[in-house]
Amino acid sequence: MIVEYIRYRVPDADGFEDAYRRAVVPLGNSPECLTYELSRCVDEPECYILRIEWTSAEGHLEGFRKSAHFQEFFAEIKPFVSHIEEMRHYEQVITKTEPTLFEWAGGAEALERLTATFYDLVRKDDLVGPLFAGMDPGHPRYVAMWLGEVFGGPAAYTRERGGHTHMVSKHLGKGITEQQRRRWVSLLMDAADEVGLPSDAEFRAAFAGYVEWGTRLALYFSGPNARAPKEEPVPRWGWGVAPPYKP
Ligand code: HEM
Repeated sequence: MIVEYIRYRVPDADGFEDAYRRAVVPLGNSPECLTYELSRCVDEPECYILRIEWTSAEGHLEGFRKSAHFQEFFAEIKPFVSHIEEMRHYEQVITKTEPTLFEWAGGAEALERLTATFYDLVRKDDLVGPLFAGMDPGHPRYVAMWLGEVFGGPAAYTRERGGHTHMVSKHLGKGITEQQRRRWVSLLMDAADEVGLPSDAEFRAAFAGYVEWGTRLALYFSGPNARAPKEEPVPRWGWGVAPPYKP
C-alpha cells in the first residue's frame, strides 16, 4: 500500500468541492484505490489536501492512470490541475498499530485447539458429519492455518497448501446446503466457547463476521453455478467493518 498526497492551493474554490464530489465516484470504483479523503485547511481555507491510498505505486500509475476510471476522474478535476502544489507518493513509516485477530485469539496454538475441538463435533454431527466422512486427518490443522492467515498471522496456508485457489477448490461440487452451513457455523461457535477463545464483543463480532462471510462463499463454491475460483491472495480479515460488495 502506498499513500499519495495532492496539495492544492485554490484561490477561487468555487466548484472545486463539487467537482471532487463527482470525481471520487470513478476514483472509488477503481480497484487500485483503497480509500481516499479530501480535507480543507482550517487555517488557510484555500488549501486542500487529497489523500489517496493505492494498492501500490504501480497500481496507481499502470492500473488507474491507464484506465477509463482515470479519464472520468480527470475530466472533472482538470480545471484545478494548475493549482496543484505537490503530488507525490509516500510510504508509511509509523502508524497506530492494533493487535491482529490472530494475536488476539491466542495465535496458532489457540486456533489449532479450536479446529481440533470443532472437527470432533463435526464428525459426530448427523447433518454435516457425512460431508466429512473421507476427511484428510490433517484437515483440522489446515483449517487452523487458513484461519491464522486470514486473521493476520503467518502465510502458512499459502506456503504449505497452495493458498486461496486450493482452499476454494476443496469445496467445489460438495453441494453444501444452507442448513449444513448454519450447523457448521453453530458448531464452530460452540467450539470457540469450549476452548475459551476471547469472548469480548469486538473479537467475537469480527470472528463471526468472517465465519458468516466465509461459509456463504463455501456454500456458493460448492454449488452448481460456481465459477472457477480466481487466483487471488488469501483474504485478510481485521477488526473493522467489511466494505460494500463490489460485483
Ligand atoms: C469460513 C468458512 C470455511 C472455512 C474457513 C473453510 C476452510 C476449509 C479449508 C482450508 C479446506 C481445505 C483444507 C486443505 O487444505 O486440505 C476446506 C475443505 C473442506 N471444507 Fe471448508 N471451510 C469453510 C466452510 C465450509 C462449510 C460451511 C462446509 C460444509 C458445511 C465445508 C466443508 C468442507 C469440506 C467437506 C472440505 C473437504 C475436506 C476433506 O475432504 O479433506 N467448509 N475447508
